[in-house]
Parts: sequence; structure tokens; C-alpha cells
Amino acid sequence: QAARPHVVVLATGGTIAGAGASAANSATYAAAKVPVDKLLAGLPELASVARVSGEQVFQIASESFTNDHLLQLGKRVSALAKQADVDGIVITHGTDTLEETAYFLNLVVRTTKPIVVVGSMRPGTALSADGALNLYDAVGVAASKDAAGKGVLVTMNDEIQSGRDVSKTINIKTEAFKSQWGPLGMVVEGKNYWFRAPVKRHTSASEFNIDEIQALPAVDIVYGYGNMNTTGIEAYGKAGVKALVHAGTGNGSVAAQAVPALQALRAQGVQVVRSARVPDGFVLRNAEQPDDKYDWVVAHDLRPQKARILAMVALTKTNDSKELQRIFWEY
Ligand SMILES: NC(=O)CC[C@H](N)C(=O)O
Repeated sequence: QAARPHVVVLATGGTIAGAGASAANSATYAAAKVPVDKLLAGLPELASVARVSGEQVFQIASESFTNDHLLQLGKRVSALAKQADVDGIVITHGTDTLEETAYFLNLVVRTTKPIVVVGSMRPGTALSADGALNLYDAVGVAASKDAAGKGVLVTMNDEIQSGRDVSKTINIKTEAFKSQWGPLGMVVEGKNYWFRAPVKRHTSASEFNIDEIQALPAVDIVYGYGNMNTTGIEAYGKAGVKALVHAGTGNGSVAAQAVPALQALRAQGVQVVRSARVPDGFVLRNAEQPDDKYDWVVAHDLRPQKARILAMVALTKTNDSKELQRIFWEY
């Protein structure tokens, strides 16, 4: 008994804590209803994997996550990771912004202990609910020595994904979380099968530390599309944004009429991060737009919502565009 690893489950809400009116309700239900004690009590199989304790951190749908939620959660994860009696940490989370929280924790929590973020696509009340197995897998991975040092992980649909790379790619099916670089491994019947490891800097090798971050700067996103106007860019500039992520078309291309508005923002000291609305691939520096000339930063392979997270974290340390670009290559 005493030899079992201790895994702390931090519950934040989402569909994995959702409840519907009938078992046929796979998509129509209320998220963030079931408390963590009930979630854990419903999975007696966890006892054979780990000694599990639960904490209700929030009970919200993840689209309502704010920077304050990220900071509070990150600080709690960091404090738990420092405890000698904690071997791994699981965060249950709504799937809509799960990838943002997982990437944030990957950047700022200085630990090699496994941290696993998990959600579900169907509430526990539904036929073929996926939350129980996803949570069982998450606790199993968090309890495993071989999951240490691999950065923040996401277990969904039998796969172990890198929290940096993974994104929600469909809003109905259970195989919702994918990365263009592929999963790190799979978890089957409580055993992990690894196939690759992340090469970008994370967690214990990060230059960022949640214990030293008290606030995150305002970073927002504008979307590129045909007939784009500059209203959003100008409004964010007036609102005092510190960086603006441009979710461009194609290889992060920017409409001719939007370029001067972004240049004006940069001239005011606002950082411009050029990303792409295309789900996969990566933005090349000085292709499509002369980034060196405009002093813009490219988001590498990060989707706009992940580029926003990295820009916020990076801006807590530097407002130098060359340093920001180095950070975007390295993380
Ligand atoms: N599948 C889900 O978790 C989505 C539920 C909700 N919108 C959330 O992200 O919390």
C-alpha cells in the first residue's frame, strides 16, 4: 500500500465533470457539475494504480479560463510538485482550452515530475463516455517513473500527447486531440508505450518559473480573412495590448491593408507575432512578410492560441523582439 505512488488530481471542471439529462445526451449537457470526490469515487480502479487525492481548484467550462485561473493553477501545481510526498499531478480540464493550459504549465512549472492534463468529449452520464478511461490513463501516466522529464502531457483517447504540440481538432468525436508531430506514445491497460520525446525546452529546463510570475501581460489575437479590416488591430492597440498575435492566412500572410496598422502598433512598442490560422505546418521567418524589416516575431509551429500563451510568458522576462524570436524557436 505505502509503495503506491501518490497522485494529486486537481479538478477544474469541463465535460469530464459534466452531466446530461439522459444517457443519449453525448453533446447536450452541462459541463463542470460533478465534484472531484465523486469523479474519483466513480473510478475504484484507480486504487490499484496510485494513492489518489483530489482537490477542486475551479469548477468551470474551460472557455472561461482567464489569466488569473492560469496563474492560480500553475502556482498550485508548482507547490505540489515540490512536495516530497507527491509523485505526479493530474489536472482535469475542459477540452476547449485544455491545450492552452497544458502549454502554459509546460512553460512555467519547474519540475521533472509527471504532470498530465486530461478531459473528455462526452459527459460521464453519456453512453460510451470517454472520461473514465481518459482519467484512468492520466493517473497511470502521472504515477509512472517513465513519464518523468517529458514535459506536460495530455492523455486522451489512449494516446499520450505533448502538451506543447497537441490541439483540439474536432468538436464532436472522442479522437479530438491531435498533433501534427504525432503522439509521444500510447497508454493501454495502464501501461505506457513511448515512441518519441519532445525536443523543445520545457518544465525543468525552462527559463520561466511560475513562482516568480505575479501577472501576465495583455496579449490578444486578430484573425486574418478575406476583406479583412483594421478595426480589431486598432482597437487592441488603443486598449494597451503588449503583443498582438496575427492569425494569418496560409503561411501567416497578412492582408495589404492590415500591414500598416500592424506596423503602427509595432512603432508604439507593441510586439507583433505572425502566426497562421492554418492548423498545421509552420510560419517561416521573412517568407510572406519581411519580418526582419518590420521587427516582427514569427510563431514557428505554434497555433495562434498557443503563440499567445508563449508571448505572455516571454513578455514577463523581456520586451526585446530578438529575444522573443529566440524564445519562439526554443519553446
Ligand atoms: N468537451 C469539453 O470539455 C467541452 C466543454 C466545455 N466547453 C469546456 O471546455 O470546458
